Amino acid sequence: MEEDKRRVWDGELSRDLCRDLRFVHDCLGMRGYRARTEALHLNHVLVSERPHLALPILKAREIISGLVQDHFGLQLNRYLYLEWSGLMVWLPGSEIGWHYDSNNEDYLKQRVVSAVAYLNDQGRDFTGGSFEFEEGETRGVSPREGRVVAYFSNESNIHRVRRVESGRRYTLSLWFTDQPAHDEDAKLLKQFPKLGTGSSPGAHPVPDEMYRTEAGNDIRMDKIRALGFRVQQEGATHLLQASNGQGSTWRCESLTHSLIRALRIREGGSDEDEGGGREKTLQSAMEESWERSVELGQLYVPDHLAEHRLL
Ligand SMILES: O=C(O)CCC(=O)C(=O)O
Ligand SMILES: [Fe+2]
Repeated sequence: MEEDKRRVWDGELSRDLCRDLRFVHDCLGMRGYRARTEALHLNHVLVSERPHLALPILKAREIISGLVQDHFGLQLNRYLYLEWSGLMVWLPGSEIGWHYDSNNEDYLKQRVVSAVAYLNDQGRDFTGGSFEFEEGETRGVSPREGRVVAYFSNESNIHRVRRVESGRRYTLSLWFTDQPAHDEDAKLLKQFPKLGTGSSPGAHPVPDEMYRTEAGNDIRMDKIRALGFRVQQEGATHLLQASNGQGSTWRCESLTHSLIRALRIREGGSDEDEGGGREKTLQSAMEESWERSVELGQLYVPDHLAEHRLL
């Protein structure tokens, strides 16, 4: 039955969670591995200056993994491990032709189920960018905030993404595998055993090269400008100011920090005290979550995450 091999859910990811996920991408997103895309692998959030920005990704992963176990894991009578988790933004001109996900390259053979969560709305936030299966009743899926599509990654689900015409199309892509050797959780825990204790953040800096756009600019600088700000470097300090030079100047410790501040000012209409209460709560939630995760051998998400909203 078609329903067995692919499935669409609505309303499983809340609007708030989708908004936080878009914010995480805007803060830390890098140039993508496909033309005219941006990408942010979970791994890169964990090594960033703000590892707690991983919290909404961990939450969304947990929700989607539950749906995938119930629908696909039960059919196969197997546990499905997360194999790869990442945020993606599809810019105008991006598209992907007919393909199936376990067949691009040899290194993708272990993928059993694919899941894509849409984080904003086609028609309102971007145009183009429909998802289509090659055959079947449920052929077209229009991206909509909170909608999740999941399907077997093999040749029974050949699909494509139509060209994005305008705007930014935000997704969270997850792949699942039945092979424990490809378990993403185990790999991340092994790679960052001490995350949150102060030793890991910044310990594996991402090279600037990964922020370079196809036009040769720094993606963070482009975003800061688009938000109506400019940055001047003074020694190790970055000074953030409105582009017209009027109003406050914010002292920031890095380009990424400047971007996060600019985003917060634009989102909330005012500056968020980054060293203040909320930031600390989020950091300790992340540390606690990581400590539990190391004990469990599996990424653990705090229950009361609603109190840990980023925005
Ligand atoms: O973003 C989508 O709708 C699907 C993306 C896709 O097919 C892929 O990444 O393999
Ligand atoms: Fe695909």
